[in-house]
Formats: sequence, structure tokens, C-alpha cells
Amino acid sequence: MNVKTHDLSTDPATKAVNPVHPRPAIELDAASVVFGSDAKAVMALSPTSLKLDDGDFVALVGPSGCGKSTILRLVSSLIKPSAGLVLVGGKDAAAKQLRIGMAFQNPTMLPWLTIEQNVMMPLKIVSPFKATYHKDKKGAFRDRVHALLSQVGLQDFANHYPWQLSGGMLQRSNLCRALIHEPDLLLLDEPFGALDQFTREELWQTLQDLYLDRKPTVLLVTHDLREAGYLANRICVMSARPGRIISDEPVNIPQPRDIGMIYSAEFVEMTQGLRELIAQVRS
Ligand SMILES: Nc1ncnc2c1ncn2[C@@H]1O[C@H](COP(=O)(O)OP(=O)(O)OP(=O)(O)O)[C@@H](O)[C@H]1O
Repeated sequence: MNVKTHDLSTDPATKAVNPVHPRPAIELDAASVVFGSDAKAVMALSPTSLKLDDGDFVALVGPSGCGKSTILRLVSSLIKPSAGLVLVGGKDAAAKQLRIGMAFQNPTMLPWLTIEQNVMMPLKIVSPFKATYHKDKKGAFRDRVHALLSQVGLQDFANHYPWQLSGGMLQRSNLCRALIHEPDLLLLDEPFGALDQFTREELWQTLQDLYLDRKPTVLLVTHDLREAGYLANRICVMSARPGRIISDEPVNIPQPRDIGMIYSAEFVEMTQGLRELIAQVRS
């Protein structure tokens, strides 16, 4: 990538954000995944190694079916590696060492709950919040939900139901729900894939603000190379299935980034380079 200014991924200030976890926030060491067995075995992920430090924002891009979501499932311990290691916060992913927030392409809000109640849900089920949920849900927790909803422009929709919101507003609520319990680690799987370009760009800015405010470690899976370049401080490109990481490069553009930047010659050249690399590995 040709844009050279300031590499946030190696900035000591960035690394010092959360000194609680001395080991990398995420570490895959030759982790591979095979689904099924014998004749029906599908190799979904070739041995893959990847490290994310606290506060890193890494985008995973690559051809369809190369194993991007499989990496997210490994990190969230929804699946185990067939071989190799997956450590989260220095321990086996299943140990749930870090607090995790997740958001996917189709927000799964519970239709019988208001937006406020949906966003509050992680506080009901995640430690240490769940211990005081019943005491705090009408006070401190409610204030926390309203503050976050205000930050994404949804202050007037706390008492609406999911079906009363547009796709973009639902995705904003989804981000709030992923962040309300102050996760150390945010896993995003094409969170804006179903939205129009204008709404998507608006939400990139919202996500950037939320990220810079809290500095969780973020792993974002996306097909949108501009999304990857605008948001991430590193971009990992995967080969075709069974994928592995074939390029891991910093995005040397200071944050916060202005949305107009995605039309600059430097940025277009960077995304064009990524596009060509993915086109090569697809074929
Ligand atoms: N439960 C499963 N059983 C069998 N094969 C699976 C299973 N889950 C995923 N796969 C296969 O593993 C491969 C990797 O899937 P994965 O969802 O990780 O790809 P991806 O890169 O996220 O794809 P896309 O970009 O299209 O969403 C695919 O070929 C997929 O068909």
C-alpha cells in the first residue's frame, strides 16, 4: 500500500490503551478448520497465523468462501480449530478471557422488545453487569443505553420497536448492542452489507467514532474494500478456499479519517491494489 504517514498499528500510544492483557488480544497459530469427515470433509481454512494487539482494527478481505467468517467463528469459540491454536486474551478462545461484542449483516433484534430493551440485553446476560441488572436497569444501565443511542443519533427511538426502524437505524442499534457492555473485542461480519452506499458511509463514520472513543480490538470481515481501507489500521487479504492470509499490511492514514478521503488518488490506488490481488487469487 502506498499511503505512507503514520502507522497506528505500531504506535506505542495505541498499544498502551489497554495494558490489562499483555499477550496479543487475538492469536491464531497455524489454525486450520475442516468441516465434516472422510469423503464429505471440507477444508474451510488452511493453517493460518494472525495476531491482533489490543486496540488493533483489522479488516479481513478475500474471495467468497475463503474462510473469513470461519476465522470469526474460531475467535468467538463457536467452533474449535481442527489443528493449531486460537488464543484470545492469551488463553484458549473457549476460556472467554475477553468480553466480546458481535454484529452481523442482518441485525437480529428481538421484535417484542423496544430498542432500549434490545440494546440493554447484553447487560442482562454478561458478567459483571448481570449481577446488578435488576437494580440498575431503570437507572445507570438505562442512562448508559440512552447515552449510546444518542451518540448514534437514535435518542428519539429508544421506545420504538425494531419493525418501526429503517435498515440503517437497525444497524445503528445493532452496533450499540454490540458495544453496550464495553467489549474488549468487537467481531463484525459484513455489518453494513445490506445497506445502500450513503447509509453505509454514514455508519462507517459512526463506527469510527465509537471505535476511537472506546478503542476495543476489532476484527471486521467485509467484501467492501473501501470499508476496509476507511476503518481498519491493518488489512489482511486471504487466498481462495481453503484460505490463508497472503497479505497483511498497515493502513498508514491517521485517524479520525474524513469520508472524502475515499475518493483521493492515494486511497483509490490502495483499494485498486487490493482488488487486483483478490482477482488474482480468485482465478
Ligand atoms: N458448517 C459447515 N459445514 C461445511 N462446510 C462449511 C460450514 N461452514 C462453512 N463451510 C464452508 O467453509 C468455507 C468457508 O466458509 P466461510 O463462511 O468462512 O467463508 P467466507 O470467506 O466468510 O465466505 P463469504 O465471503 O461468501 O461470506 C466455505 O466453502 C463454506 O462452504
